[in-house]
Amino acid sequence: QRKCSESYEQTLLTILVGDSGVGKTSLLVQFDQGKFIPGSFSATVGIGFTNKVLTVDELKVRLQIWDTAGQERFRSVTHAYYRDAQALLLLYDITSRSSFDNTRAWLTEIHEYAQDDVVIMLLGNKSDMASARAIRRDEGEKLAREYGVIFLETSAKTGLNVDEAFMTVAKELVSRSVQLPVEPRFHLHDVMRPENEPSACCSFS
Ligand SMILES: Nc1nc2c(ncn2[C@@H]2O[C@H](COP(=O)(O)OP(=O)(O)OP(=O)(O)O)[C@@H](O)[C@H]2O)c(=O)[nH]1
Repeated sequence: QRKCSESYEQTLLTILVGDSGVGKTSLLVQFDQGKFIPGSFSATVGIGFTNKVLTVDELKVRLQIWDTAGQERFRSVTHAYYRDAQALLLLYDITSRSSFDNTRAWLTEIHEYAQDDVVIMLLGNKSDMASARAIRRDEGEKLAREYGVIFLETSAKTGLNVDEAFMTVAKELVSRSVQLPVEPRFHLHDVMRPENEPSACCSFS
């Protein structure tokens, strides 16, 4: 870590994964812009990212959140990003049994491609759709316990628990990096930094 003018800053790489249509892009738009565009399903092609600065325990951190495509044909692209991720948010749709069942396959992939100490959060999204619910909350909680991951139900539509999900991840990462300083690693943003962004200061683990 290096000291910036007033505070320390870390960049924490986070990836959203899960089946196509579970609401990854919507969750990120709600978190980033505080809005939900109903019925606007256009499947993500490839990958894109958003930066968001959060304050965790008076520490300014930058969450760089990568939104991946859930469709199978983009899977090999997504795998390439797992290695650099410090946190993974795995979404399912509480109205879709298949998206919930598939989370086990996602967790297997995560364990295969991601770092061992990656923070994983399981999110049951679309919790506003109570009448169409197919997965009980306790089923999500049980699965999360089984895999030792953090769990929340969210709604990208109403915003329920959206900020909480990202804050929980940021807090967990900050507390881990305070306790366990890690060697600087190669990060995607080191090579992808936009030209107008100030160099070196404030972008490291
Ligand atoms: N009611 C409700 N609808 C949602 C919610 N989140 C997403 N949706 C809707 O579900 C559809 C799919 O959402 P996306 O955010 O595009 O899904 P995705 O996971 O990014 O899909 P891929 O890009 O194909 O991986 C859209 O029509 C959204 O409006 C939610 O929390 N509640």
